[in-house]
Amino acid sequence: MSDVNFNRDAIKAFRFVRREFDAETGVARLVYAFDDGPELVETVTIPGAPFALDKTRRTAVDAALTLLHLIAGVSYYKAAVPKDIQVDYATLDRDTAALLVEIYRHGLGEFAYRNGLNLDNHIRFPHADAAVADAPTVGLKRHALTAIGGGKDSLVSIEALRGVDVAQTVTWIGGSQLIRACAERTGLPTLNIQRQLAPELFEYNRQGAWNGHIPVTAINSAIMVLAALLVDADQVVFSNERSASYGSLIEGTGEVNHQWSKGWAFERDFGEYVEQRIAKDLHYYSLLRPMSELAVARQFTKTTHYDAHFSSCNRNFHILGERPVNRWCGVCPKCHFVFLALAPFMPKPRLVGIFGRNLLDEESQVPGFDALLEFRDHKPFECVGEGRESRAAMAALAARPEWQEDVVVRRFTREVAPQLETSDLSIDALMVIDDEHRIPSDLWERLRAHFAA
Ligand SMILES: CC(=O)N[C@H]1[C@@H](OP(=O)(O)OP(=O)(O)OC[C@H]2O[C@@H](n3ccc(=O)[nH]c3=O)[C@H](O)[C@@H]2O)O[C@H](CO)[C@@H](O)[C@@H]1O[C@H](C)C(=O)N[C@@H](C)C(=O)N[C@@H](CCC(=O)O)C(=O)O
Ligand SMILES: Nc1ncnc2c1ncn2[C@@H]1O[C@H](COP(=O)(O)OP(=O)(O)OP(=O)(O)O)[C@@H](O)[C@H]1O
Repeated sequence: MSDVNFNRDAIKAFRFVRREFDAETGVARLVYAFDDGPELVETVTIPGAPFALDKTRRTAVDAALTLLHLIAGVSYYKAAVPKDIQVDYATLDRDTAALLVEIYRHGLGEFAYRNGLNLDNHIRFPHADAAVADAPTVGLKRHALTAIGGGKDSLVSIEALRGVDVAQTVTWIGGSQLIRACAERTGLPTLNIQRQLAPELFEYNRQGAWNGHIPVTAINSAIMVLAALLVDADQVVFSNERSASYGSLIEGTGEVNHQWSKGWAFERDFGEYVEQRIAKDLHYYSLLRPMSELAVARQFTKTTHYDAHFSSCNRNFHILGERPVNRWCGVCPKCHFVFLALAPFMPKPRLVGIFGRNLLDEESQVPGFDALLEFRDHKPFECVGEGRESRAAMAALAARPEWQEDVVVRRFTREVAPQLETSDLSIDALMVIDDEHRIPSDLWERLRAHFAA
């Protein structure tokens, strides 16, 4: 690897070289290159091989593999962001190219902002006008592959699906032991998909590649779609809440959404593409889309079953490097937000027990909570709820005797609350269930009753 040379400014083109899937082993190989440089090979391994694929299913698998190849390329493309993009093995149609431009442009929004890059009109996938075939109906079994991320959100979905008797397999990508422990705790069938990034990428990073956030949920979604076709499931279920559609408002720049591929625009466009172009009977949706983060947090508190197992702190999930010692680092925006979002709905000793400390009674945490409140700062680039959710949660705590003396809450009452509209601080308004989602209608009727119980 030491003989790899990477000069991002000298690169002219990013190439999608080829993609292969071996049904005997379940290994997908996604191959990329910059110019005529070394091949960058990412592998994704779906357990359960060998897979017997009839002609119709093979067609759908090929389409899903191509979509995965095109989306997962974003990890490598970002290293140099060249203007020229080439797909060596296919001519894309207009709709596919448009979906990819959307995913790359918005999914790299935070990356571009932080690196001072202007990607407007920069990303273009080559395409031609051509007739496109409709997706086949594969005849998939009624079964959900439910993505699990180790945090509260997917556990809420898993319990909701269990509550309405939907058969499911709890599925995750990567080698996280924390996610495995949560998945096993559900007592449901599990599926662990392995993903190895091309090792050259880490060397490119050391040599000065552009680096930054990528739309990882888009990649995970495309992996899950491929897996669903192979293991025979007609639903891919994510747990992205309504709040994920709202980004950070940056003065002079506008909205930048760290969680863009968790948002509604991605879910809608990706889900429609899957049904129109991959398999008519494969349904991709987020079960929590109608709900705010606070509504999901309230739902999570209804069971204590996962208290000693789950964590939403992203420091657990690095491929390389550090992990927090106690599941919760206690100082990152996700720890701050999850603590604050659960606090109005959970007895204080239970919450402090989960985190091992009271984050709202530590003076040094004030700036972190200020950013969540959008007070003298913008919402952090993390998977956290809207500013109005944090403000409403904090206002609720300010009215509770057990919380109101804690240093961060006291400071909110003294300095932040007087500058806010009281009408903006209602938790009830944020509990309203929305109609914008892709949940199958018969299932949604039953879920609504489950959530209301
Ligand atoms: C765990 C984490 O937050 N990682 C982000 C971090 O990466 P870092 O360099 O500190 O370490 P590693 O995660 O070990 O990654 C090493 C390098 O590998 C590249 N890379 C990794 C995964 C991938 O899918 N593609 C890649 O290209 C990258 O060059 C890494 O440097 O900082 C990175 C740069 O800002 C982030 O890209 C890493 O984020 C991961 C992709 C990740 O999985 N993050 C999720 C925890 C996450 O942020 N989820 C979002 C979902 C938002 C969405 O739209 O999908 C969320 O929870 O809000
Ligand atoms: N490694 C993974 N494999 C598969 N799906 C994942 C993985 N990590 C996250 N997800 C899914 O991506 C979506 C967004 O992840 P996110 O981290 O917001 O959810 P979470 O871990 O369930 O809850 P929390 O918001 O409390 O962290 C969820 O549907 C989650 O299940």
